[in-house]
Amino acid sequence: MYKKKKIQSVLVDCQHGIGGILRVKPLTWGHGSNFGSPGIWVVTVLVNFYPKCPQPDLTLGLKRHTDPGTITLLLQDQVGGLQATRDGGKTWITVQPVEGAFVANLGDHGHFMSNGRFKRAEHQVVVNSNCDRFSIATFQNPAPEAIVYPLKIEEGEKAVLEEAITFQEMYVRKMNRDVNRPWLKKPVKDHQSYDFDHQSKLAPKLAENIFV
Ligand SMILES: O=C(O)CCC(=O)C(=O)O
Ligand SMILES: [Fe+2]
Repeated sequence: MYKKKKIQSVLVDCQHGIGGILRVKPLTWGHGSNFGSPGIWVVTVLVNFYPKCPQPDLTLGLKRHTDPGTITLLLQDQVGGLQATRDGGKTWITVQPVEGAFVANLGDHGHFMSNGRFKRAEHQVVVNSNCDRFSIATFQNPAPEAIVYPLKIEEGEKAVLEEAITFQEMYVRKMNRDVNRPWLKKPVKDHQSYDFDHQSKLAPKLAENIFV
């Protein structure tokens, strides 16, 4: 069960924690940083609700994607359904829910900024026939006008980006590319693997039992 006040305070803690890791302060960055000039670090919170589905092998809760920002911190309930791939979608690993733990997910900006050293995680969400599912994602993004380019390129290394672009431009290019991805045209059951039997053993949950 998630308490609204607790979630708010956890989100603020996350924002400061991530700021510490990235060595930036939300809303107070100096000029010239990779997070925007004048710096604004945009944290977006998204509550995802996946209603139970009578035929879960025919659809996805969320299609395969990477998150555009720097880091996503995700709180999922105990139902499960998040999957990640390391081999371009051939196999999918289920990210088992751990009570009270966040999933930390690197996004496109994190990947570009580190010149590919930090791997962005491709992920998707499957649904199940027995339980509704909730997740809360907090996306840590640079400001729209922030310049996206590797912070450092070692000698002999190739930059993962051909040119420096704004985060806004990076986002638009990504969205345009993603709508033409070939896997979107394949039947859903060809690119998911999940233990649907396990799901049928979970007791259904009502929304009001999750948020109080
Ligand atoms: O619901 C989840 O587990 C993942 C949500 C997600 O990937 C997103 O909101 O970008
Ligand atoms: Fe995502």
